[in-house]
Amino acid sequence: MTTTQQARAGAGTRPAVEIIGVRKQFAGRSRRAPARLALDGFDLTVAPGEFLCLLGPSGCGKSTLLNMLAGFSHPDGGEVLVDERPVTGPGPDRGVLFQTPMLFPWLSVLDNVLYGPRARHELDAETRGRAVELLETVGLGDARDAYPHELSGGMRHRAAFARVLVNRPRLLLMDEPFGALDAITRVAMQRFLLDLWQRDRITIVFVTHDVEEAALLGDRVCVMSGSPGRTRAVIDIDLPRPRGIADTETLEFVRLKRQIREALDNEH
Ligand SMILES: Nc1ncnc2c1ncn2[C@@H]1O[C@H](COP(=O)(O)OP(=O)(O)OP(=O)(O)O)[C@@H](O)[C@H]1O
Repeated sequence: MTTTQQARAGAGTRPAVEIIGVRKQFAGRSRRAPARLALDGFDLTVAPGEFLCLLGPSGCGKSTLLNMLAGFSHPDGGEVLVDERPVTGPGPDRGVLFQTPMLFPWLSVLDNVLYGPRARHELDAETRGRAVELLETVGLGDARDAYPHELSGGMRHRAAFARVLVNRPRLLLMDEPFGALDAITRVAMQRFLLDLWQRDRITIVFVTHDVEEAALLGDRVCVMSGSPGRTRAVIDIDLPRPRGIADTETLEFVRLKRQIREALDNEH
């Protein structure tokens, strides 16, 4: 059974994410500037443990969607549900990773990872042990006392991962997390993320501009149409797991990339 089939089999029970008829409008900057309808009638369901990639033209509302799932903003119409509950605000059950890793420059790597539990008054020996273990997992065991400015770009990303994972999130929301990385670090981070997902099966919603990245990582790719954003096509990536960079050279992979590109091109 492929992962997509497994995700669908699980989908009958309880979706991890349900976005139902969502509408989001932003007010214009001035009286004369028109309001902007970012999303209208947007629907999407994500199964528990599924890796869903969101792809679409610039400005189609990908970040707006992620922000609503994170609880940073709210829909003007429709519903955004995580684990069958409406999202009312941010919470440690949802980990958010951006293009720029969010780390406090004045805290060591370990203290950055412990920041969330400490702020919630949940810092105990078990959490500290988990943080140390996570830093080992992300390959930063020797860098736990370093400060963010002493880390490379990839290391900072991995520290930000550990910082999010220490909260044991049920949902990872990733907004073009590797977009600013050089090609080699990007491939290393993709491999790292695939290993992590393969191990923990956290539900992931991953925004990217990159067709190849979407096809390599996702169980499904949701191609969005622009202005206002809607679902244009949802493409199943029925490639076997675990996947690696070598898979990007197969005929099936090339066929899937073409299918995604065609869905994007239909957009223009
Ligand atoms: N805070 C805001 N105030 C006003 N308009 C906004 C705001 N946030 C987003 N928008 C508008 O909503 C639309 C969707 O923006 P969003 O950032 O979600 O798109 P995106 O698909 O993530 O774009 P990109 O791929 O370029 O990052 C755009 O037209 C944008 O200008």
